[in-house]
Amino acid sequence: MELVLGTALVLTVALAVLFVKGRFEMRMKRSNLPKSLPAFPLIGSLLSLRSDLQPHILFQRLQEKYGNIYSLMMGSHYVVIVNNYQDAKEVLLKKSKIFAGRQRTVTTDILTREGKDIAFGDYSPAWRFHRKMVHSAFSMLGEGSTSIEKIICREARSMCQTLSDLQSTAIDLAPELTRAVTNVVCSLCFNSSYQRGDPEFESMLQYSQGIVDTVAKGSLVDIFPWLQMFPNEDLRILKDCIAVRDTLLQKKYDEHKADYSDGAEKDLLDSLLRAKLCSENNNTRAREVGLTDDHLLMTVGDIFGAGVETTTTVMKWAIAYLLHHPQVQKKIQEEIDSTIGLDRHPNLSDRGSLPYLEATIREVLRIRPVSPLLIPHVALTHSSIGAFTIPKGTQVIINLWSLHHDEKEWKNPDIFDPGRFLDEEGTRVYSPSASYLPFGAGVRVCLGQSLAKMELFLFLGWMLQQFTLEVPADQPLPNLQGKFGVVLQPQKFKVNARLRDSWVNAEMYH
Ligand code: HEM
Repeated sequence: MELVLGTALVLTVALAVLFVKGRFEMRMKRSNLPKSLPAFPLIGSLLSLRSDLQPHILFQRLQEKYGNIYSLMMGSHYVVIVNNYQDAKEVLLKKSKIFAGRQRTVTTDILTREGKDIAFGDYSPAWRFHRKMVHSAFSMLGEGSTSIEKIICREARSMCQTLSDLQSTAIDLAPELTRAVTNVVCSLCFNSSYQRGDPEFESMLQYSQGIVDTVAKGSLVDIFPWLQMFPNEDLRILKDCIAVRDTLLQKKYDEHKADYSDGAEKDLLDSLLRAKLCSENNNTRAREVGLTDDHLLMTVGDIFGAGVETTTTVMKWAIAYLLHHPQVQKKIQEEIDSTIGLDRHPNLSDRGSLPYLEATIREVLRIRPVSPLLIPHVALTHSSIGAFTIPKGTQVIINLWSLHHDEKEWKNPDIFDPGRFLDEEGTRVYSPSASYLPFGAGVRVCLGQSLAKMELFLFLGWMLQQFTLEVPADQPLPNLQGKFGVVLQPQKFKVNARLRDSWVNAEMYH
């Protein structure tokens, strides 16, 4: 009797398992999920992702086997990779709000006091209010107007002066570019800037590098959060760097709070303080959504984090490509000479009349997108991309690298050719393909897009008007491979910035 009962129980359980499995498989089939890389319990698809290739290139290659859109498991997270612009636009534009979430990770939580910033903060009414507030603060400071232009030109002048002092020496331009871009952000946020070698500035450079090296780079601790129980050198460095950053931010914040007077906003921090105080007094959204001092501090942290490394890196890529393509550099110089001459420096109103320089900047942003996987998005509800079902909570990675190197969209995508962004006469800049999103798109589009474009135009314009950039005699051409991290960085390289003869003569004449 016992044997019969036991057998019946086993049979019932087996049938139940089969039934549930069948229903699950049927649902999966009906729900039409994207094809998946092999995945195992606990480790997910880690084995299939072991490769010497960098993630953006590996994800591009995997299309051959799995199609434009496919899925994988990152630990216990379900991740979908999108490699074509049609699907990318559905995610970023058509279903912008559905895919506006962000994944919390161990490192970004440390960086942002648990998502109290904009870039890593999850989509919510508080986040929307917060982003809008920063956007208006940027506009109030006069994005596109003379104040920001003046700041950038002041830094361009200082950078050119340094290059002139170091003429004919083989130099790594990176620290000088970082100083120029950091000073623009410092002026915008705090109304202050730094001289070369200032100790506060040096410590800022140091902690920024520590953060870039350790945060959001797909570390194991972000995939398997329980690993933080064990000693972890990267987490220790990150926490130390953040402690230094926070002391500095807090000091600036306290100074601003003490000096704050209504109607006299000198910088972004003043504008944010005003917006916060104003909405608190009016008993409106700030109170409802609980916007705290931490939110303001983390916003400023974000602007440094997102605004310095990105723009500096694009400048480095631009210079690396100009060294490889001296004919492009010469063409930009000829355009500047014939349009602006030697009596004045480029300004923002020249943007429409220097199409070749504009096209070169676009091509640099295409061929080496600094953020090749954007920042991963998260589906806030059940949804779909194309014909595929996307469950709520899916992480969606847009592989910008694939979009920018898609052979169906770009002729010889691996060749650097600014001309592809110009019309036949070479006088008008245009986008030959929709497969181009260097700043993302939709509700999560880069908040500093216009600032970054102004900086790239003015810094490169000023530099190439006065200098010719050359590879030093004993140095190799820059490596164009790139190193994947928070941003896609070029390897270090050296350059000679030689004052142009026409500029030397003009200086003497003046
Ligand atoms: C050439 C330089 C830059 C490039 C190529 C760039 C590109 C990007 C990209 C691709 C994203 C991610 C969009 C997404 O997740 O879908 C992003 C986000 C962001 N960027 Fe930039 N960026 C640049 C400069 C800047 C600057 C100068 C600032 C600030 C002053 C800035 C602030 C931000 C912020 C706050 C976000 C997060 C937006 C959000 O999640 O809502 N960026 N950027």
